[in-house]
Amino acid sequence: MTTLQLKNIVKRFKTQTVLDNLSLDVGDSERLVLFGPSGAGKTVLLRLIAGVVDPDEGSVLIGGEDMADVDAEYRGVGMAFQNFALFPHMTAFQNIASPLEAKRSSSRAIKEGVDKVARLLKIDHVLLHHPKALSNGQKQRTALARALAGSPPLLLLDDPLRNVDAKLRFEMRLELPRLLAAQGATVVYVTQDYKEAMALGDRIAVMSQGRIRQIGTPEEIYNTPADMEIARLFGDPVVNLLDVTPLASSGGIHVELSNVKVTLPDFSEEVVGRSCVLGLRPETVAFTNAATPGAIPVTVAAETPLNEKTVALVLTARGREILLSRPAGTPGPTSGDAHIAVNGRSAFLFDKESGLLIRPRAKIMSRSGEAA
Ligand SMILES: Nc1ncnc2c1ncn2[C@@H]1O[C@H](COP(=O)(O)OP(=O)(O)OP(=O)(O)O)[C@@H](O)[C@H]1O
Repeated sequence: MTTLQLKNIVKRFKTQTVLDNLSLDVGDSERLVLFGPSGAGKTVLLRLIAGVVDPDEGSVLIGGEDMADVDAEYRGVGMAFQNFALFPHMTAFQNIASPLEAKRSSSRAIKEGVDKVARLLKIDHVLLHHPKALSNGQKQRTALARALAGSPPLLLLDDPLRNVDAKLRFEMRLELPRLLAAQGATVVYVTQDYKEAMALGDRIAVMSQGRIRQIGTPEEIYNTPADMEIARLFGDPVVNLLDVTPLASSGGIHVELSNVKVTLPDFSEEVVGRSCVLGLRPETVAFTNAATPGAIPVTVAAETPLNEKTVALVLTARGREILLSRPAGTPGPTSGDAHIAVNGRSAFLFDKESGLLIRPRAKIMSRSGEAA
């Protein structure tokens, strides 16, 4: 168990700044997910923590100790990287056993340790194969098993489920958090899959262009995304983003969708007249009947049944597209005219120009001291 601190890290490759004054604290036994698009700098950051590359500026502290003069092999870090880096001349068993061998564990402890982690990762049937006889998904799980086997205090996992097929990936999303929690290690976990990030992270750091754009619990990121792009990255189907200009009336602040007022009770006068974007999560929009106050007339353009939900695409009279999702099996119109209800209390409002979230009043008050 250990803590990790990154202080003002800068990393450049030639003229490109890949990590741009990045700071981060990871608590003891915390699972922190680094989430972001390709090229954001996630892998470089992991390699820098591991000691495989050096920062140009800033420091890495593991367990409170500055790692500037500590080589990779003495950092107490377990790693599973995207390129697997398995020893080709060793079987999967021997690869997974290597950290235990290095610790001079007994052969019985090694066998037990390898079998346990291999069973959990469903590679127990290929332990005698060499890497060239493993599929990419099996290679990746072997690399993950090797990282876990040595029970290192700090685990760095670079997209360990990237090559795993969809079914296994789904199972792993459920099992890995238990496995990692049981290890008690501090974990930095890289993924580009928002569902994996939400399932695995105690907190998620959203990275882009070498910076952390937002850090928070999965719920905070989903319910209070710092900007439109982050709102778009988290959620399936994707958040609806509609250009609006908030107006004031006796009932408070509202926006208009197809000439129907949608009240935004949590916002103040400061948003009136500003070019904004309204963010509506598809699961917060519902079909309703025409008599409901605030019902917005729409035409149902398409409906897609997915596994656990049904997604409908509707068009307003002015041709705005809105996605709705509802649990599979719940009835709803599949075509033709319909009405929808929008809950203004669960809507996001973003500044159109900057893309930044305009924090609702209630949240500003409950988080006094935090930048609004
Ligand atoms: N050794 C290197 N030399 C030069 N540029 C590099 C080197 N390693 C990484 N980069 C550059 O740094 C940037 C960040 O790369 P990095 O691999 O960290 O991204 P990433 O967020 O992990 O992406 P992905 O999810 O696709 O793996 C990229 O533009 C990459 O080209």
